[in-house]
Amino acid sequence: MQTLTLQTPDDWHLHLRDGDMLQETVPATARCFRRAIAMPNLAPPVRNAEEALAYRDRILAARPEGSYFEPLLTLYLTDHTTPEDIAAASAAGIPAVKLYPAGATTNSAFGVTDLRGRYPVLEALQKHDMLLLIHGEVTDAHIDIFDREKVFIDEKLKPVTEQFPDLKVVFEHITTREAVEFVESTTARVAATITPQHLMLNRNDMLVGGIRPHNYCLPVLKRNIHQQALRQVVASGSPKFFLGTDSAPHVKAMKETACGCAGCYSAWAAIELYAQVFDELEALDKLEGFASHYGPDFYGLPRNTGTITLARQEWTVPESITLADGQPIVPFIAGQPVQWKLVEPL
Ligand SMILES: NC(=O)N[C@@H](CC(=O)O)C(=O)O
Ligand SMILES: [Zn+2]
Ligand SMILES: [Zn+2]
Repeated sequence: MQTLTLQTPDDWHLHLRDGDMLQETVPATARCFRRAIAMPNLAPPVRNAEEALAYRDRILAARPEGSYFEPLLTLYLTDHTTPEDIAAASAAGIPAVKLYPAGATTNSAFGVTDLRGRYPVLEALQKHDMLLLIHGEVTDAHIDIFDREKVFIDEKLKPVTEQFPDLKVVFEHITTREAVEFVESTTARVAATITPQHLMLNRNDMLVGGIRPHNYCLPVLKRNIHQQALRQVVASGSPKFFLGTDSAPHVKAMKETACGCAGCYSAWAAIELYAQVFDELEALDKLEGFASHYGPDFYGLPRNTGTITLARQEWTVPESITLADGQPIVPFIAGQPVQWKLVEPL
């Protein structure tokens, strides 16, 4: 197969950031994704419907000429979120709320410290048919960082899914075999997103031959057996697993430093890298379901009309991208070849 035409895809997990950065991130995603779940971990976070709608307007203002890109907003669940906030968000058409355990990742200081204390809010989500999106890692100091996702499943996720059987939950950016097994074995109300970096890399790619800060993201890359479990499940075509890039830009100075930020900026190459992975797996026929069907089906939204086309054509990811203020960002897979190219964008 030399070209691949896909029904227009969506990105179900994306960091667009805010302010001038939107001029960079919105066009990068709008070139091939019609919709994207815009993560709310701004500083300060998006905490209510009013803030979400204002953020939506700022994103829309950064769309390239003629783009129909549609951001889907989320609220950041805090210890102070109320059922009334959820009712207002539902009325405003906001599809989902994001749970960050406090301290788990970038800008998660406002996150939840006591999940059980939030159960009335989860009750409200279930009632309004909104989704709960989860960064699934425990944050206890004594739990090894490579075990934080696995422990989260047993200690936090299982109890939530048992207590709220009708609540739709997306276990975001999964990284482990245990997460794959949990999602496969539980109810149809639980699905997961998978990033390009967790399909392409394992922890050796971050730590062997020198530390590679641009491959550092959270949840952190795991050992090879976990990478293989993720690859197998996307190749299987299971509708419980769909595309969420977790493209998460940080300027170069924040990545190449003594205490670097977590996140890979993949937006300019994401759909191409997924195509490369599915090609390696001899599962290109499964890419459209993963990228364009299973996400909207799970969210209860219509699938997109229109198409994009990729061709088997090698190109090289730039070493650096310069923001309007002159600051560089080193993109994911910088300077490396990619085997598929977007030839007919949106
Ligand atoms: N994935 C990351 O490593 N970073 C994300 C936050 C997140 O998705 O956890 C970010 O906002 O930078
Ligand atoms: Zn996260
Ligand atoms: Zn993320």
